[in-house]
Amino acid sequence: MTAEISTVPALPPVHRGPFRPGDRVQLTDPKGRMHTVTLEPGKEFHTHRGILKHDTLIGLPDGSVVTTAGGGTAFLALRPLLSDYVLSMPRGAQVIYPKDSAQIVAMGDVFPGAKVLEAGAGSGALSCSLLRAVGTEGELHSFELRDDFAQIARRNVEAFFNGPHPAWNLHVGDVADCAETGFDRIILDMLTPWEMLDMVERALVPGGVLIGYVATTPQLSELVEALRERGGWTEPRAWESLVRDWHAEGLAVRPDHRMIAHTAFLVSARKLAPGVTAPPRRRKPSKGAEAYAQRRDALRAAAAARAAEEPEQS
Ligand SMILES: C[S@@+](CC[C@H](N)C(=O)[O-])C[C@H]1O[C@@H](n2cnc3c(N)ncnc32)[C@H](O)[C@@H]1O
Repeated sequence: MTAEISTVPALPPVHRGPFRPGDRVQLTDPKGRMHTVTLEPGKEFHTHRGILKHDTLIGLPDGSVVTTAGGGTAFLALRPLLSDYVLSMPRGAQVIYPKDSAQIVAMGDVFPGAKVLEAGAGSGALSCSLLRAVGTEGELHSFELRDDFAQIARRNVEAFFNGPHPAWNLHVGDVADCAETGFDRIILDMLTPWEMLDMVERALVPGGVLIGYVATTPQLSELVEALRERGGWTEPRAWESLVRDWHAEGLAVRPDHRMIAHTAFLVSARKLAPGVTAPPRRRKPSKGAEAYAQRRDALRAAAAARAAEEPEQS
């Protein structure tokens, strides 16, 4: 059983124009420290560098510089970008980083008006990117097993869009029970996406794209092999994205010393038309793949034999 908890129609999301009450504004001090405030008439932002009245910001264009009363310190005021927002918003589950959301939207070809399924919603980070991509004409169904995480996701998404998004349907429950069909794209960010393939095959349209987001190589391998074993899918693609910032100051132009080295791997495949089960393979399976399949089958058989021998737990 699943429960739908957010389908309220809403005003179109607004992320432009002069600052309005209810907007989130990122204030950056001269040392580069950031503070985020939600504008409320009559309210004040207090720092040891002085006081800033929210009314001073309301009506100003995005990208203004404001000075505190008393301290005389200048703050740069900007609306947070989605990539700033997801990294600073409250979290339940670990979020999908912006570099990976960008890959999912681009390589998953999530288009305006698309009908998309995602699980789990977690903290709602990917939901924000998917809603941006499908727009108000699209449909995003986000499933989350845990009610507490679903509530965090709802709060985060609604805070980002300044209210409920008309394309969003948040369901508390197991995505395996999803009864909706006709999805153009399905994105699974969960421990065992290969266990959802019966539902995915029912719910995805022919030609539709499945993307799995998995943190470890055994998960990557399990998903790729499960798709191959079932047939009815294009040859799965597996990849990761590494983003390295650069320090550029005068002649000191070099990669930054630090980067986020690993987040997760992406696996994608497209569903074939009904009855098409064996797509032409690009290449013969390698000896390594055969050895892997034999080892996996042996491990599964051993696990099944152990389970059969174990006494029933009361
Ligand atoms: C890593 S988090 C997802 C983070 C999310 N993509 C984001 O960007 O904020 C994985 C979530 O999947 C949920 N989950 C795991 N199995 C699920 C299932 N079968 N159905 C729905 N949600 C599931 C977990 O409760 C967890 O919150």
